[in-house]
Amino acid sequence: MTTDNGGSEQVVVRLDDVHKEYGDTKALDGVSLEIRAGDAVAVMGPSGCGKSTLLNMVAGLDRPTSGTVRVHGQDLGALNETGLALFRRRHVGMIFQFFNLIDDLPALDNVALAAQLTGTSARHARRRALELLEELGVADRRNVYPAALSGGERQRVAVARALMNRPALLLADEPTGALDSRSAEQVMDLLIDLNQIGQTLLIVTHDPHLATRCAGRLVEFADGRVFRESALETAR
Ligand SMILES: Nc1ncnc2c1ncn2[C@@H]1O[C@H](COP(=O)(O)OP(=O)(O)OP(=O)(O)O)[C@@H](O)[C@H]1O
Repeated sequence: MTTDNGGSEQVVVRLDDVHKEYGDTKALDGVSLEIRAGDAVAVMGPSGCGKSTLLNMVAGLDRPTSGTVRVHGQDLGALNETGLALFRRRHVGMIFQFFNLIDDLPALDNVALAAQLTGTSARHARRRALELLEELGVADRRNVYPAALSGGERQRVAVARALMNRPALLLADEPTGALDSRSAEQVMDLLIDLNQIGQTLLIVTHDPHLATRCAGRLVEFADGRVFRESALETAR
């Protein structure tokens, strides 16, 4: 597997004084944060403190009320909706608690589609998808539809899809939240392996075990703000 993170000092994510308001609710209230290439950062905090809002800003799925979000050197505020969608497809991979695979497509096509949407030919996309499924240990499930995959297999397919375009950043929103403990440990092993070969990770979770296993840095949120940052003694 290869990653596309450039030099180790490269800043992959930079938020400057980001605010996000939904009516009277301050979901983000002045967040500044920097993530460098190769970092593995866990974001934790109580329900409603702004974690998903942060992830949506970094993914370019939503825009701040004020402040700037730069990802992989690009000011996301300078992009229109089409530009944002293209940027996201090329440079950001995402995995979710409930996988978000397309039910009507077998595993291989779910993965290949991510590259086809950026203009890669179907033949090349399918070849890379198969390589990734092999590396993630689920190539034998390539023709199976998501409904017939186990939770752990679904998340592996989702990771393969997220990695298709060699993203500068892999975002994970409760990636083990819907898995049994054995599958959860396997997905954590996978995230650790990816980070060890240079993949930058931003993980939102309620699970301290996931944070301490997979991340080198913990960012704790409260009321839309970063209230503490600390280095983690990873239990790898
Ligand atoms: N689209 C929206 N419209 C209105 N309010 C929203 C919207 N999205 C989030 N909020 C509010 O913003 C605040 C932060 O929500 P957010 O989902 O980011 O929290 P969270 O930390 O991810 O919570 P959880 O851990 O429960 O997922 C909450 O008060 C939430 O109700």
